[in-house]
Amino acid sequence: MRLIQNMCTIAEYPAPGSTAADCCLGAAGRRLVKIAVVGASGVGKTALVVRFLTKRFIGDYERNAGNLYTRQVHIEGETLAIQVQDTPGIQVHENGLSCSEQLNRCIRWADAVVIVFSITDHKSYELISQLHQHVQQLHPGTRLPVVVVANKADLLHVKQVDPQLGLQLAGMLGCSFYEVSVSENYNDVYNAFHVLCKEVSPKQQPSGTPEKRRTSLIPRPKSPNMQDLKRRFKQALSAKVRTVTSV
Ligand SMILES: Nc1nc2c(ncn2[C@@H]2O[C@H](COP(=O)(O)OP(=O)(O)OP(=O)(O)O)[C@@H](O)[C@H]2O)c(=O)[nH]1
Repeated sequence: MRLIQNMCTIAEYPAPGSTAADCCLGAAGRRLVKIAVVGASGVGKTALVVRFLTKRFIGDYERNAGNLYTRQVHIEGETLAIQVQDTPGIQVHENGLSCSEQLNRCIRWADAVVIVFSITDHKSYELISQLHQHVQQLHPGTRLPVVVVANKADLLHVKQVDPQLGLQLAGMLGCSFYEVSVSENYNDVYNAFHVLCKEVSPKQQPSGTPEKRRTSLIPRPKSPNMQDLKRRFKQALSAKVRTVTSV
């Protein structure tokens, strides 16, 4: 990706070995919120991320290979470190979604997800339900905060999806919804991320309890069997007594 400034590219993808504990706190011990941005190809994922991070719309990007960026934001008196993972466009095959292991890793890593579609691309809208289901499947036992973003609201003349449909679908899936034009409006973009960060409460963050979980997963060394020890001690004693009496 090119033409990106004022951002810190941390890594191409989170290191496979990185633990929840590594991701728990950002610089200076700030609470870290990890967000993955997913959706079909060309819907404006990179443009959305760049707009959120730099306030600028840059119209031309190379095809995305997946970058991770960080930024600090202030939300209701708290300074958060946000990591945003841009991801490559999802391919659709006849038998459903085709998500690479890289993408799955990003989704598992995330505390919250932005699902983007374009109002100019009906296929990108059709992906949302499956994508949402896939995200929840990768986070069993938790309800991951998800915001659905309908992008390219400025391109009404080539509209294929009524944003109202996006709103209804998001409601059915239990997600927040934002209709945005990344190219024309920064505030809506900011609000979408803002709302998502608020939905990630400290309690929801899986990274909030890594040490507890980890200690309970490490098998404790077996405590010595006291009965067995007593028995062996008695045996040893009686052997000694026998030896002494036989002398
Ligand atoms: N008119 C208009 N164009 C937009 C908007 N957002 C993005 N675009 C354009 O849509 C095209 C695709 O944007 P990208 O951000 O590269 O899309 P992407 O989803 O990251 O694409 P992949 O990397 O292929 O997954 C670019 O030409 C952008 O300039 C928007 O709100 N309005």
